[in-house]
Amino acid sequence: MSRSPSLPERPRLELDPDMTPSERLGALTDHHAQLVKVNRELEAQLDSARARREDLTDEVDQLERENETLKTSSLYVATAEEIIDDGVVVKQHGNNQEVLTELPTQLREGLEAGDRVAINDSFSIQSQLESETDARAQAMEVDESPTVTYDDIGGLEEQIQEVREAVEEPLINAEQFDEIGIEPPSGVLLHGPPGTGKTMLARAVANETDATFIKMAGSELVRKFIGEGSRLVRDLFELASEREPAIIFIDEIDAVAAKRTESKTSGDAEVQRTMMQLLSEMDGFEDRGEIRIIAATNRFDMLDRAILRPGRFDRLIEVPEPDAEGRKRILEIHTGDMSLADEVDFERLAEETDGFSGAELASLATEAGMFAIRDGRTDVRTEDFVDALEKIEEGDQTEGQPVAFY
Ligand SMILES: Nc1ncnc2c1ncn2[C@@H]1O[C@H](COP(=O)(O)OP(=O)(O)OP(=O)(O)O)[C@@H](O)[C@H]1O
Repeated sequence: MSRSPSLPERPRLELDPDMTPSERLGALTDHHAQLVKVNRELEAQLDSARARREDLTDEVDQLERENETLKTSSLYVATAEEIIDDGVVVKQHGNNQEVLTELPTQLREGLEAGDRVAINDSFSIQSQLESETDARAQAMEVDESPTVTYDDIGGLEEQIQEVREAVEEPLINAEQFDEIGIEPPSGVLLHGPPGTGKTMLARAVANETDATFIKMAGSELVRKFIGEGSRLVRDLFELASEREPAIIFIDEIDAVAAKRTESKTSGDAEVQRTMMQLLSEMDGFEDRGEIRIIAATNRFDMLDRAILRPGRFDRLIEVPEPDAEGRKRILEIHTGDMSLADEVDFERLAEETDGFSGAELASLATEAGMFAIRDGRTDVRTEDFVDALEKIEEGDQTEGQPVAFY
């Protein structure tokens, strides 16, 4: 970098009191001439500083443009194969080309062989990518030993019975199916309104069969893991076979298996690929051992019928909103650990909660407990349930409909 030129020395005016007037005039004229000279020098320096500033501004603009181009240009995905001192051998995905490139200082600590990186045209590493196992871990919930039991589920006796036949029996009694010579259902589809216990049913069957529960949400596959859907579906089945006995639970399957629409956007194509992968995993599924598949949806009407063909989700179980008897049972379950005043009448509460789902009844019980706490009591009374009911109905924007209770 060039150094800035030093400033000219400031001229000094030296006047002696013994000077004659003409000597004084001479000294002042000299001083004036020096000042004019210094002023000229300073102006010249200012001009060159201005010119330099213009050059630098142009340079900054140019660098900013280059930076922008670098940021917006596409990068390639590669895997760091081997790390050697300050270098790393990367293998580009797609063409498998291997190159030795420099390991950027900021990645010296964190990068390990096997990690994915983004590289530019000249193979220089631009960033480290989230590892595939992270995406897999994020997309799937794995519960080695779920604790929900059939007794924790209220009002779904028939559905429990059906799930036991379709999922539990083939897992614990496979020989029976062989002996009789029939194929157990391939996949079970639970359909019904939100919060009615579909996930609970799947967890409970995993618990009762000592199976690992592996959950994947269809909606996340298409929203959060765009472009990775079909790979994650493959991983899901692979993981299940590593962990068998296992229950695969695909929640909100409608997100990946909705009827084909007219639009042909790239998003649709991606969803389509994910569904095709799911279908091909299910079609090639027969001899996979102790793995059962359960899916759930709140939008049965939207499903592509292709997933309901024999060999795929061929056992449909409807999980409806609970009736009064079911609501009573669900309330009893969710208040099981609460200290209730004797007056609390579940029969009555069940009548007043027509249209409530299991999830809403669970939050009604919690809310009632909160009202008792707010009131400084240790027992939960009818009035707490009335307050909780009002609060929940207000939340539902059904205000104005008086809560007819006691
Ligand atoms: N039948 C039920 N018996 C007891 N509790 C229930 C029942 N249904 C729902 N619940 C309560 O509601 C919560 C949510 O239920 P769950 O996740 O099983 O519903 P879901 O049908 O899978 O809902 P979604 O379709 O929204 O995923 C449960 O954790 C439980 O507390």
